[in-house]
Amino acid sequence: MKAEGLDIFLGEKEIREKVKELGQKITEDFKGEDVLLVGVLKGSWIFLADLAREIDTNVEISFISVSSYAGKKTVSSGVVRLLCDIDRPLDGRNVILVEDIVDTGLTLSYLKKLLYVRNPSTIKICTLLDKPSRRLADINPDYAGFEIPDEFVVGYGLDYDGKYRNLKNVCKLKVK
Ligand SMILES: O=P(O)(O)OC[C@H]1O[C@H](OP(=O)(O)OP(=O)(O)O)[C@H](O)[C@@H]1O
Ligand code: HPA
Ligand SMILES: [Mg+2]
Repeated sequence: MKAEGLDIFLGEKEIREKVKELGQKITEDFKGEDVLLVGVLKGSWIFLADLAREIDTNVEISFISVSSYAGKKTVSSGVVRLLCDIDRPLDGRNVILVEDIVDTGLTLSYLKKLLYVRNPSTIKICTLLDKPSRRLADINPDYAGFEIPDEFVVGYGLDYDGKYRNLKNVCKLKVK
């Protein structure tokens, strides 16, 4: 698919190199330990698929599905809805929540509260993109690929109104 009308913000090579770097950091931090990667659907699926293959320790993968930017929205509704829960117990596990983007932080704030009570050994956050200028919740990712300015971006898993997730690059979206 061609990204016509969209400005490329991060190219494929840049993304690939950063994902590799994040995978290496996680490998160093959890060497010899088991890790449960929990992808936050839908936005994280492409990043998670690439990241998992850059981690060289025992990895299990699960998903949780939440939504707060439904429809033609570039601002959070402020209400995070749980659409589908994780299919694994978390007690005693090293959990890494994998996100495409941390924007207001409301999604991760909701998820951390939801998952802490399940007694994981650790919960870390790994995000490809971090937009700290929009933060409303006190969330600091443990692993962050790129800090980005206050722009709505799409591609590599990120959508606007359900579209553009399949772009190979991350692009800035101009919304009229
Ligand atoms: O930090 P926040 O302001 O909460 O925004 C980040 C969240 O918003 C997007 O998900 P969305 O609700 O659009 O669902 P999706 O992943 O299915 O696109 C994105 O994938 C993150 O999960
Ligand atoms: O910039 C963004 N793009 C796509 N989805 C998002 N969800 C929060 N911020 C964004
Ligand atoms: Mg979205």
